[in-house]
Amino acid sequence: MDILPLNLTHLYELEITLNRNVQKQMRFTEQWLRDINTYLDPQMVMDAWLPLFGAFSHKLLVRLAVSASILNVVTSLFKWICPEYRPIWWLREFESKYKFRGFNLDANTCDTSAGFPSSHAVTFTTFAFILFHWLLVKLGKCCNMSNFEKYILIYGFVSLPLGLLWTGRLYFLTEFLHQCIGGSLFALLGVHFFNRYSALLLKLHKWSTVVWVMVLGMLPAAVYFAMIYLVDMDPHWSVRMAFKWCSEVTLMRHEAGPIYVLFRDFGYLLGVALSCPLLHNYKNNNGSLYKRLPATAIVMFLNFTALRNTPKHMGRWIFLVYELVRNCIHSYTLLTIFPKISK
Ligand SMILES: O=P(O)(O)OC[C@H]1O[C@@H](O)[C@H](O)[C@@H](O)[C@@H]1O
Repeated sequence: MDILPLNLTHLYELEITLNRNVQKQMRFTEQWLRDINTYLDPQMVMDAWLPLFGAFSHKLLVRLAVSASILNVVTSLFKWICPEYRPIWWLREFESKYKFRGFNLDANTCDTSAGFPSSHAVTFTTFAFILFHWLLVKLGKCCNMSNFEKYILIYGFVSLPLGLLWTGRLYFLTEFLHQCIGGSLFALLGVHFFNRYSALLLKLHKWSTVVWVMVLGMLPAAVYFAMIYLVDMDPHWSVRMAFKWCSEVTLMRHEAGPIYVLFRDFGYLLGVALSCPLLHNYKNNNGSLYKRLPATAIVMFLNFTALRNTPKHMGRWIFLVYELVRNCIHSYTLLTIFPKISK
């Protein structure tokens, strides 16, 4: 087998029972779970929910964009460097041994990146935690809440939609439970870390940050060659698994492939880096909601138009560079151009 010698078989054997039970018990909610998976997809969160809610406050927008962009890049890098099975692949690979049959499958089962950590869990936890924290800080001013009460409420509010998202990932056999838990814990740690060092993050210099992002951007290429020439591992293992076991190959999406996702996430992070230092706009942007909402609608419209017109049939490199540039322009527009036009 061409992947890292991680022996997680025992854990998979335990967890697959949970996937099976979720499928049995939640069959009547299948359509809802499918919708939740679609509307809380990382791409949807970054392209729709984040700018939409960010329109209400520039501080919120900056916190969401910075935290999610960094955590998404680290998640995609981890998936690339340490590829792990998804339940559906593992089940199919060892079908003869475990005799698991009769699972419900659909388009969600055709994701082509590796399983750990769940990108859905990382992006949504980051987004929801920062959003509810912001709401409760606003509310706390009038209701006089202690920090403890605030955190209990935030965790309560985040848990419900997050639980449904996890259930959907388990139901469609795209994730084992530890992959969802790992993703959400990682996001929570990341958000607390960024909170603590926000003063430092907001003061980062533009060009040194851009250089760091570019250097980090070379890591996936270095890992690619190291896998081939040093450890005899197949860098496209996860894509091959998906091709082998996806119920309907036409359901596999180019834009969910691991290399595409890396280009997309690095593009977004590059836009954030180009907007540094973020402190000035963060402190002095009091643009009114009447200007921010229509401006957001225009930015979202342009971004979705660009997304819909992604050149998928003009060669791999054009496709990848287009996505890098689209995401870079998107985050740069939100963080740098948007505050200027909505003042
Ligand atoms: O790791 P997960 O949660 O299974 O997500 C896999 C992929 O699913 C796709 O739908 C998303 O657009 C990607 O961003 C994501 O990487």
